[in-house]
Amino acid sequence: MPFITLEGIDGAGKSTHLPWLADKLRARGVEVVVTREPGGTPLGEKLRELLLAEPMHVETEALLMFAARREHLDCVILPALRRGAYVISDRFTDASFAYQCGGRGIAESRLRILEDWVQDGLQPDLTLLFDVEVAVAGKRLATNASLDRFEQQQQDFFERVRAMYLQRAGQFPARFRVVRSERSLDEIRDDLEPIIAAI
Ligand SMILES: Nc1ncnc2c1ncn2[C@@H]1O[C@H](COP(=O)(O)OP(=O)(O)O)[C@@H](O)[C@H]1O
Ligand SMILES: Cc1cn([C@H]2C[C@H](O)[C@@H](COP(=O)(O)OP(=O)(O)O)O2)c(=O)[nH]c1=O
Repeated sequence: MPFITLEGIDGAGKSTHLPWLADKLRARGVEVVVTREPGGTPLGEKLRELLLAEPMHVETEALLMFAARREHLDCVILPALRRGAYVISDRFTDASFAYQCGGRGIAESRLRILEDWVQDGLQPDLTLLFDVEVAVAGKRLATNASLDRFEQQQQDFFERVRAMYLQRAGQFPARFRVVRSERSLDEIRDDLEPIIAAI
């Protein structure tokens, strides 16, 4: 069954669209598992707390993202796909390439090793990239009372993250759909409707 991932820089609108998307799919009468990364399992959520708050070496950060992902695949994603459920994950491995390679500067070849190891060939069937200008996303986040270790990064970090996401969308056109996300929620949903109808 389809494995769908939502990606984009912080403030792009992923979490806002996710419940709507899940309801659309549930209306078909199928089981829909909604999950997120880093996290999605009890251990993964503990790793998430560390990743969002604790200063650490950039490679430690990458390794912990993939450790959480290994657990997530084993406990949540693979069992759900095997029993015929749809899985929607708020972020997956494209986020590691965008943030740890694009943002932090780790070589993509390093992450590809982890990707092969942890995923053993599994890729999302559909990746929705909510693409938004960094300044617009920044303004949306500015209303948040507390920002985590990633959200506190400067504009140039998010420009690199965004560029890497767009690069990957160009590299893997079969599974990526880029959704322009500066617009109103209704306009974005109009774009999402046919994409969802096709899966
Ligand atoms: N299209 C939009 N127009 C205006 N505000 C939006 C839009 N999409 C999301 N927001 C707001 O921006 C903030 C960040 O959105 P969120 O969905 O949490 O982003 P993400 O999960 O991608 O980090 C939230 O306050 C949300 O209400
Ligand atoms: C999955 C993943 C997330 N991240 C980062 C991106 C986000 O800033 C942060 C948490 O993601 P997210 O849950 O989208 O944050 P929020 O709900 O606060 O918008 O983790 C990585 O750096 N690498 C990864 O592989």
